[in-house]
Amino acid sequence: MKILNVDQIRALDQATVQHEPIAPINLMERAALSFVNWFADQFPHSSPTKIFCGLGNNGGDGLAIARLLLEREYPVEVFVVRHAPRESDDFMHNHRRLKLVTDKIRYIEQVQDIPTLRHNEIVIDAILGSGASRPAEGIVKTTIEAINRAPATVVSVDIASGLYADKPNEPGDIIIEPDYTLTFQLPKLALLLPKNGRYVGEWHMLDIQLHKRFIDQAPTPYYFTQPHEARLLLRKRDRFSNKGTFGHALLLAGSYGKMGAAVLSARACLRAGVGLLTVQVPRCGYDILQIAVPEAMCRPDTHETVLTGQTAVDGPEPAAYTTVGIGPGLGKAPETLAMLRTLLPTLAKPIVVDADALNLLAENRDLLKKLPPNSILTPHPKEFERLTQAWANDYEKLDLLRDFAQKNRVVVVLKGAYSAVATPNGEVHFNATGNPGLSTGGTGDVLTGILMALLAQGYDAVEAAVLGVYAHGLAGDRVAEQRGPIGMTASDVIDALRWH
Ligand SMILES: NC(=O)C1=CN([C@@H]2O[C@H](COP(=O)(O)OP(=O)(O)OC[C@H]3O[C@@H](n4cnc5c(N)ncnc54)[C@H](OP(=O)(O)O)[C@@H]3O)[C@@H](O)[C@H]2O)[C@@H](O)CC1
Ligand SMILES: Nc1ncnc2c1ncn2[C@@H]1O[C@H](COP(=O)(O)OP(=O)(O)O)[C@@H](O)[C@H]1O
Ligand SMILES: [K+]
Repeated sequence: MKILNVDQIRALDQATVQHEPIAPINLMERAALSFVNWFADQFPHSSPTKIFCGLGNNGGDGLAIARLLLEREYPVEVFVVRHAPRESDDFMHNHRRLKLVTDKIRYIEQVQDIPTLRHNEIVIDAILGSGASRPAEGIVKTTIEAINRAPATVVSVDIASGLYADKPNEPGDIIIEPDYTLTFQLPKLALLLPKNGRYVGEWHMLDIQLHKRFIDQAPTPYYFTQPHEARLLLRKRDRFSNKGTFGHALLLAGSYGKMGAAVLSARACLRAGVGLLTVQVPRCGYDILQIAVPEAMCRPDTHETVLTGQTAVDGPEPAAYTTVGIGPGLGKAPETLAMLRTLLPTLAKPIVVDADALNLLAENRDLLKKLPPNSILTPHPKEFERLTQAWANDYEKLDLLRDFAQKNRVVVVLKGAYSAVATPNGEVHFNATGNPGLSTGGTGDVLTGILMALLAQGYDAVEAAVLGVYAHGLAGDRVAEQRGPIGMTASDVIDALRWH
């Protein structure tokens, strides 16, 4: 699913009006109805509801929502925040319609006009929508502050008032902090960015049937992976396949005290369908690996505690494997850096690079040029900052991410909530699955194993990253469903992986 910017959303609105065709006021009615259907499922009829409307189309939505909720006998009061010299046409139209069914419309021009809000009340926030273009000031700011202070449940229409949909807010901006955001048709970029978490709450999309062909043709670098899109990438297995069909992966991982990372990656790689797996670990990890992951072959390094790449055991050169994964639990010993220096130029097929291997690349950026094209790098934000530089806001971070992936011809999975997969051609695919239960040591190692397995099975790097991140998050969601997000372990995530 595409993520469009505010100008494109406005044009999409116009295209829908022209091509469906539908009158703008009826499109607003459709938006309001879809909101009310969600609302009625969520909150009982007895819920006292105060709707705050601005003077633009977001306010117009609010007025239409008020009328539809009154029809369903919700106890609704309407407050119009007078923030601009004039109202939008569709606001005025809905204002006239609402006045026919209620005399409970009040106007907020000064502080005394703001009603008291109680904990059992619901606030519908329709003050500003995607048209917010400058910081809230005056009565808008005061009203938003009062709503944020109140113990009421707050539901924002389309987007929290004051939050810009596709550009950064300034640190001191006053923005609604909703419990829920119900956004129309497509996600807005702002909803997916970490710094905006408190200005979004739980969010859902409402399908209001905007013009599909316009969406299909609109250019954008940003996508939000939907479950059916991820599942489409999944390949079926041939009845006559054998273990050779699914590749032979080599995992270079572990150091003294961090063998668990190697074990987790190895187990996840097997659970993600690799044909064969060999793990090269420091000598101290040999027994651990063989006992913990009997399905994998193990090549002990000649070094006792860190990886050097040297081994006394016969076996193919790393370049002969279908793919290589390197990083989990690796440490940053000089011998390990030397191994990277020798190894990387010998590899031609995409590899997976994680954890300390990324930190070594960050400290030796000349090595970035030695990565095989289309390799997958999986930094968390701190690792990504080490690879690039600090950013002033999430939008600058996205620019750095796209730029890095394009310049280095790699796929970058920037991990976190809504992990972002950046591709060498400049696209960013945000992932929809996953939950805060995954914020625990070892879940990143699991992702590395999954991505290796998918590369080994012949998925191209972008497909592997999009599908792998999706399946990893979904496994986390399954665990959270069964036992709640708190106390989830990386091993639980491996056990919950499913590929159907
Ligand atoms: N596209 C769709 O899919 C559909 C969209 N729909 C709905 O339309 C909404 C977008 O409507 P919209 O364009 O009228 O913008 P909205 O946010 O209501 O207000 C703009 C007004 O506020 C003003 N203003 C701006 N910042 C301000 C500030 N800080 N403090 C005070 N004022 C400020 C601004 O002034 P200006 O910047 O022009 O000076 C202008 O007067 C969208 O979110 C959705 O709810 C649905 O109905 C149907 C389908
Ligand atoms: N709040 C969250 N929502 C969704 N996914 C998360 C969240 N926090 C962490 N994750 C996921 O968990 C994994 C953590 O990886 P990482 O930080 O490398 O951990 P580790 O190094 O301990 O293995 C990533 O895949 C990340 O996307
Ligand atoms: K709003």
